[in-house]
Amino acid sequence: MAPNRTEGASVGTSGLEIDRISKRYGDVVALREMSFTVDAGEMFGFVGSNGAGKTTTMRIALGVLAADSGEVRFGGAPLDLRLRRRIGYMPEERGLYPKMKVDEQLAYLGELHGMSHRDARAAAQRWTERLGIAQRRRDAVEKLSLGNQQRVQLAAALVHDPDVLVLDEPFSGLDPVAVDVMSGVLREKCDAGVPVVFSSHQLDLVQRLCDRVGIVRAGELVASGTVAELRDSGPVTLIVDAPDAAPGWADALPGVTALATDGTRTTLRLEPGTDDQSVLHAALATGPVREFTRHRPALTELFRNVVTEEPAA
Ligand SMILES: Nc1ncnc2c1ncn2[C@@H]1O[C@H](COP(=O)(O)OP(=O)(O)OP(=O)(O)O)[C@@H](O)[C@H]1O
Repeated sequence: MAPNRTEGASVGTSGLEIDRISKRYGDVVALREMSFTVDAGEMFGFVGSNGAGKTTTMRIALGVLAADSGEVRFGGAPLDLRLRRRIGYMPEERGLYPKMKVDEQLAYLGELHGMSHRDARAAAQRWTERLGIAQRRRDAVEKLSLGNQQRVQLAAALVHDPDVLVLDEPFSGLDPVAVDVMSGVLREKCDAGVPVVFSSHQLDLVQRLCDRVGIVRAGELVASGTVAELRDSGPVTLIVDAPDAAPGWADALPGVTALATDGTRTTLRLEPGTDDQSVLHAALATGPVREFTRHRPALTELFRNVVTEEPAA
């Protein structure tokens, strides 16, 4: 349905390339030739129903799970151990040691990624301050609320100053202030040239934050593009108030479906590519037109359309 410039990842980008990744778990086909790229400085929202394949893709992108076929590249090079260490990853199942103190844990993770003890401690301090958890630094992780544990988890993904960020549902369960803090940090990283990909079921947030979005259904990327491109590719809704028009005045117009009538106002759905000016002419032919409003679908609506379409045979 949508412009899909990510299909068949281009070669040699400075970003992250997921190139025709397939994965099965026994009889379950989790991914079928999944492809997309996340360029340097770009925030990519990865959305799809439960079980669509987002976590599997992200685990393969990080290298903790092997694909059956396909390749993950970063900066044009296939992912190896050295490049893997340059990824900041926030796993869906969260991966913190519950009994370890916040600052010790972050410093330890920094050292695991090759930082000196001193740099790792400084980074732990910096990120706990930036993420609003400085006062909990000396507490064991298990004593923190779930939202604050999630902030620690983001700090864990950032502590080694990664070149790529791959985050599995980083916003789930966060309060609005924490959402703002986290979005601010991700935007800063993007602006510094880091490719950021995150999965989310919060589509309003994805629409607001992401430069590009990929919609996955049953292991395949079925739509991708900027939010504007995706919204332009979906059906447009028109509200037309033509008081003198007879009922059914728009029924014969090609590509137009009347969805509802409220007094003299009619809500029409236009198939992609239908010229709204021909609808305006038809409305004017009936008499005065008091309202003519065009609505593009929100990402939530597009998502519903895309994920409920029949999968390709
Ligand atoms: N370890 C596993 N063994 C068997 N099947 C698995 C395993 N992990 C995932 N799957 C299956 O692979 C498919 C994709 O799952 P995945 O967790 O990647 O989806 P998701 O898009 O992240 O879902 P959610 O939004 O619910 O987190 C699902 O059918 C799931 O049941």
